[in-house]
Amino acid sequence: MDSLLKHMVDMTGHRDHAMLDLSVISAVQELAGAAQTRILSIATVAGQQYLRSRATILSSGEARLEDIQDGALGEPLGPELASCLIEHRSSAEAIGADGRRTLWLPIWFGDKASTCLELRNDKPFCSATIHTVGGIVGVYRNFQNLLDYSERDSLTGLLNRKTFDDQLARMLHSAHEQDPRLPGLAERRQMHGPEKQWLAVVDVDHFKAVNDKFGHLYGDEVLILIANLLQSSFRVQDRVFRFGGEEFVVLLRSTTLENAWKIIERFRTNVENHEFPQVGKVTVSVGFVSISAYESPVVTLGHADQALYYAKSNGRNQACHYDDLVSHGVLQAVASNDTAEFF
Ligand SMILES: Nc1nc2c(ncn2[C@@H]2O[C@H](COP(=O)(O)OP(=O)(O)OP(=O)(O)O)[C@@H](O)[C@H]2O)c(=O)[nH]1
Repeated sequence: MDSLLKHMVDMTGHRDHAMLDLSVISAVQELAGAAQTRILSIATVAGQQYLRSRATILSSGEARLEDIQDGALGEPLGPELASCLIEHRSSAEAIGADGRRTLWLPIWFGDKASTCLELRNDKPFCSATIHTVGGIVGVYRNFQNLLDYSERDSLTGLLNRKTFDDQLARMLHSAHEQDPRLPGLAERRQMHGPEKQWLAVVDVDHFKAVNDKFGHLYGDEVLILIANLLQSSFRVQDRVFRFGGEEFVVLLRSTTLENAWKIIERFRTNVENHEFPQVGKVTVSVGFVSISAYESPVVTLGHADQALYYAKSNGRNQACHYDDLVSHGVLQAVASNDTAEFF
């Protein structure tokens, strides 16, 4: 019981989803004595469900986070877990050809489960173990709910401003891990080939006019629909925030400039082609920039904002890349404090 309490204190001490994942699998691993414990995301792609491992721990090992590979679908669901999800059951078990047991416990939020705990062992899991792990799953679910509540914007469900610095720091960390010799600013402007992280600021065009003409309720509906279009246009690895009002920020993970353009343009045209109920057509302007470990978040955001301002001042309904504007002489980078000015 002491060990259970210790794990509960540890789990509820985190203010971060990734740390909570690590904490829960460490607790389950120790208390169930499993050979392997994983926390999995359940993703749906083209109507098919796949499992993507977020964190894993082996007996006698340390819990570690797993990086979701860009474009990877994940592992297909076995029939036991698939029917457990259809029937909304709390657990499913399977025995492999080698006699190995796998126990899955989906984390239900109402009638949806997008996360699942998975335990593997050579021996069957006894009912006391399943009972204890079920209790941990309950605490994990409640705590995840609480974290979501504090991290999400209440209107759109997107990540809020408060979580931005942390997410940006993580993205910079992963960029640094990928390429420890990150090129400098001048060099970056010459190289459009390599994969980088990107920050895009999105602002709804003439949104005040939407509110004035149709009222705030329809204005709110437009923001919710744009949030949905953001989530469906960007990839699961990317992070989408509402910074307040009609301004959104997207962090795009590891992609080339060419792809960043494609993804951002896809979103912009998705908005342009969408029929907003009552309101009709709405457009967005976007400013974006690559993220560098050597620039502060404020400077990076400032650059994206300047590109956005340029897009707004030059016709709206368009995306502008900060470095392109600088290299074409439209914006001038000031080296000393890294701000840019219009000519
Ligand atoms: N409905 C609704 N409106 C909001 C919300 N937050 C901010 N706004 C409104 O968003 C509008 C923003 O207007 P402006 O900053 O003048 O910009 P704009 O009309 O979009 O014009 P441009 O950005 O120059 O294209 C203001 O009228 C705010 O009241 C919200 O949560 N809901």
